[in-house]
Parts: sequence; structure tokens; C-alpha cells
Amino acid sequence: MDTGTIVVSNLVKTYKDSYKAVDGVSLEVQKGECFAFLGPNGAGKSTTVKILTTLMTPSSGEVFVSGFNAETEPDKVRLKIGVVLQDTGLDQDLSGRELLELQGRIFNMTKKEAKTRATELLAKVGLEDDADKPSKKYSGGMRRRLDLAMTLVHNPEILFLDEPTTGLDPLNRKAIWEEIRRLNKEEGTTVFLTTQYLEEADELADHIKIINKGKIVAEGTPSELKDSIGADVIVFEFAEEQEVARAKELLTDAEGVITQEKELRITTKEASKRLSSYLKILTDAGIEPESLSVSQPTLDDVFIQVTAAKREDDRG
Ligand SMILES: Nc1ncnc2c1ncn2[C@@H]1O[C@H](COP(=O)(O)OP(=O)(O)OP(=O)(O)O)[C@@H](O)[C@H]1O
Repeated sequence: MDTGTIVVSNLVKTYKDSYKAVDGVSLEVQKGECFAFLGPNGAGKSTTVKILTTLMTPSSGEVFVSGFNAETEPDKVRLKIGVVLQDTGLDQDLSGRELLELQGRIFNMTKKEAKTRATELLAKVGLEDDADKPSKKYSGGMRRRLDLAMTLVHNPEILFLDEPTTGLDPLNRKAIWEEIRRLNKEEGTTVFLTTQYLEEADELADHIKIINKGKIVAEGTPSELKDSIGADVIVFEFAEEQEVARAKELLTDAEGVITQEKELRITTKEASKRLSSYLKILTDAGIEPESLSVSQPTLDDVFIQVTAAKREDDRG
């Protein structure tokens, strides 16, 4: 019944210096769902993935993966999951085919079974033509496809992907997305994804949670998250950062104001009505925005809004 599910209750991870990298995270992923975990650098995503994939033990809380306790039954969990971490460190002298066959043998396949599976997977991820090259000659995109194929050898029920497309060009990113989507939608593999690309989460995920400083700060489907902003976004761009700070001081009655470099973003329910009064306040004070726009919120706006507190803190 629990096959392909992830249940995390009140997970806490405190590193030696007593900093809580994960601070009471709870989440559930259903079988066949694509779940995305978003957060700024250092939010606690990789720590969570390491605990869910049995590479690290929690300080407290419980984690069940495919019905098995990740802390007390790690071997059972490992048989059910495939993991693509940020740096996989594959043996670069071996070819893609050799690495896949070796992986098959690690999962107790006969030589013949491992060969067949390797050929099948090379075709699946589009690496047939380069199957026999040493993997050190692979491009970044090819290596990511090989990483993905390596995790699929034993037909995992759940796939953990830690920033699967970081560093890839748009074409390779799209190819990886298609493969993830196919695995998820056609083969019913549960996917747990961490990403810094909101576009990636928007494209792939059924459900998103945003983590900041170890705590979940927002959650929902991509459209629920966008709707949660409940308003339009006015973006002013200025020539100088000082003008942004000055504009923020002047627009005292604006709610949901976020500044980022030369941009000032206002999230408001009455964008068109308020725009002219905001512009007047600014121009009266001698500040001319270089550009302005009004748009529907994107996942970026949700992300910027819920993680803004962290950046304000970082600036001190
Ligand atoms: N082994 C460790 N010892 C001590 N602190 C650590 C360790 N690993 C991570 N941290 C700290 O825990 C916090 C969460 O780190 P984590 O790597 O989980 O974040 P992340 O969301 O994956 O970030 P990124 O997007 O940069 O990979 C950070 O403040 C990090 O510095």
C-alpha cells in the first residue's frame, strides 16, 4: 500500500555546530506524484534528500520511503529508490555501457540481464551512439543522461533528483525534463526533485514545497502557489540601486514591497488603480523609473516573496 510513497514527519537535522539545517519538516508524496522541493542556497534541501535516501540519519523525526523506515531499514529503502545527486563521481574511464552493466551486476542481475538492461536504458536516454565512449568524453548533458540511466537500472519506485539540470544548456535541460516527465507520467515512477529553477518546478511538479532556513514556508500546486499571491505584480526598474531604496521609503502605503538590485516589486490586488498614484509619488520626488510592468504573478514572485526575509537578514 505504501509502495512509491514518501512520508516525512517533523524532521530535524542539527549539525555539530548545533545549527538546525532542517527544522521540523513534514511532507507526504503520493505514489506517481512529481514533488518539487524549492529553496534558496543553504535552505536545507540537500540535507533533506540525504536523509530520505539513507545517506544521513535524522536528529529527530521519522522518514518512511516506500513504507520502510529510512533510519532503521536503510537497505530496504535503497532497493526501492534511485538517486541522482549533484556530483555523482562516476568512474570516467569506463564507457556508459560498461557503467550500466556494472550497476546491473551490483543489483544482482546475470551478465546477460545486465547487458540487455544497459542497451535498453542507453536507448531510453538517447545515448546509443555514444554508448562505448569512455564517459570522461561525455558532455555535461550526456553525463546527466547517464546519471539518470544509472539510477534506473533496478526499476526504482521512487527517483530522487537533486538539481538534475544545473549547469545544462536549455536544449539539454528540456531533454532531461522530457525523460523525467516520461518516467513520472508513463511509468508511474514517483519523483522527488530539488531545483533552483522555478521554471523546472512549474514545468514538472504536481506539488511544490518551498523551504527556507530549514522550515517549509509555502506549499501547493504551481497554480495554487501563484494564486496565493492573490494579486498582480508591479515591477519598477531604476537606473541606480539608491533610487530603489528611496522609492521604497516613499511608497509607504504599498504592501508586499520587495527590492532586488535595481528592481522594486509591489504585489497588489489593485495594480492598475494604484500604478498611477505610485508613479506620481515617485516623479514628484524626482525619481523616474527606467521601466515598469504589471504582470500576473509567476512562481518567481512566490519564491521571491517567501524567501525575501532570508535575503534581508543576510544583508544585515
Ligand atoms: N556537513 C555539514 N556540517 C555542517 N553544516 C552543514 C553541513 N551540510 C550542510 N550544512 C549547513 O546546513 C544548511 C543547509 O544545507 P543544505 O546543503 O541542506 O542546503 P541546500 O538547500 O541544499 O542548499 P544548496 O541549494 O546550496 O545546495 C546550510 O546552512 C549548510 O551550510
